Amino acid sequence: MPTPAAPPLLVFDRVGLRHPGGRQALQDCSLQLAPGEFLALLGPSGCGKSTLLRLAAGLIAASSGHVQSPALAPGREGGTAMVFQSPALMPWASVEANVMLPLRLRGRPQAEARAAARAQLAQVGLAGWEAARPAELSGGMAMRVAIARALVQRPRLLLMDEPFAALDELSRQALQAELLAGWQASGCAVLFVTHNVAEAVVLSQRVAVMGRSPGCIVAEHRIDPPPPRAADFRHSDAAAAHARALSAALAAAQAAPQPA
Ligand SMILES: Nc1ncnc2c1ncn2[C@@H]1O[C@H](COP(=O)(O)OP(=O)(O)OP(=O)(O)O)[C@@H](O)[C@H]1O
Repeated sequence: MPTPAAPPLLVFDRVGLRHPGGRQALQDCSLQLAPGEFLALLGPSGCGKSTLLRLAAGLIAASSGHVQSPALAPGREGGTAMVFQSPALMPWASVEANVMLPLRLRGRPQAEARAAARAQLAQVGLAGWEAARPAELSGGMAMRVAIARALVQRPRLLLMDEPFAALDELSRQALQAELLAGWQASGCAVLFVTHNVAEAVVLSQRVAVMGRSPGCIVAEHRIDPPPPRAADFRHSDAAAAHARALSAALAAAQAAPQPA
C-alpha cells in the first residue's frame, strides 16, 4: 500500500495582505510547503516575497485567507528560524556567543549551548573562529555564522530572505553548497527567497514564481533530478533548461497586465 503523504508543514490558503496605510501586497496567494522540502520563492522586486516570508514567520497577520502551520505551534519540538540578507550579528559578542544566543534565550544551560554552537560552527567551516568578533569576518563568513545561529535551533522550518544577495559569485556558490549540506543534515524545510534564477535552480526541489502586483503565485516548477545532485549540476544541460523555463515564467509574470 502506498504511504500517505505527510501533511504539509506550512499552508498559504488564498492569502491577502494589505500593509497598514499601504497598498495590497498579496492577493489570493496559495502555496504549500512539505516537511523537509526546499522551496525557492522567485519573483521580481516588490512582488511581495519578503511579505510572504514575514507571514510564514508569524511576524504579521494575513488580511484575508489563512496561513496554517499546525506542526510549528508553540510548544512543539522544532520551530521556525530566519536568516536575512544582512547577517545581523551582535558586533560586541564573539562568533560563539552569537550562535549560542537563541539557545540561551530558551534557557538552555551555558555548557550545552556552547557545545551545540561549536558543533554547528564546525559544520559551516568555522571551527577555530569561535572567539572572533564579527568585524574580523568576511561577508561570507558572517553569513555562515548567521546560518549556524539558525540551524543550531534545530528548526523544522528555515526562512531565508535573499541571504546571499550581497556576496560575490564565488562566495555565493560556496555558501549555496554549504547550505545544501546543512539542509540535508538537519532535515528542516527551507523557504528561500531569491531574485536569482540560477540560485533557485541549484538550491531547490521546487520553485514558486511570484507575479505582481498584488503578488501571488503564478507558476510552480519542479527541479529534477532531486537532491543530492552532482557537484557540477549548476553547469549541466538540465540546470540550463530549468533556468530557461523559470526565466520565461518570470518574464510572463512581469508582462502580465497590472491592476489599476
Ligand atoms: N511595512 C510596509 N508598509 C507598507 N508597505 C510595505 C511594507 N513592507 C512592504 N511594503 C510594500 O509591499 C510590497 C511588497 O514588498 P516586499 O518587500 O514584500 O517585496 P519583495 O518582493 O520582497 O521586494 P524585493 O525583492 O525588492 O526585496 C511593496 O510594494 C512594498 O513597497
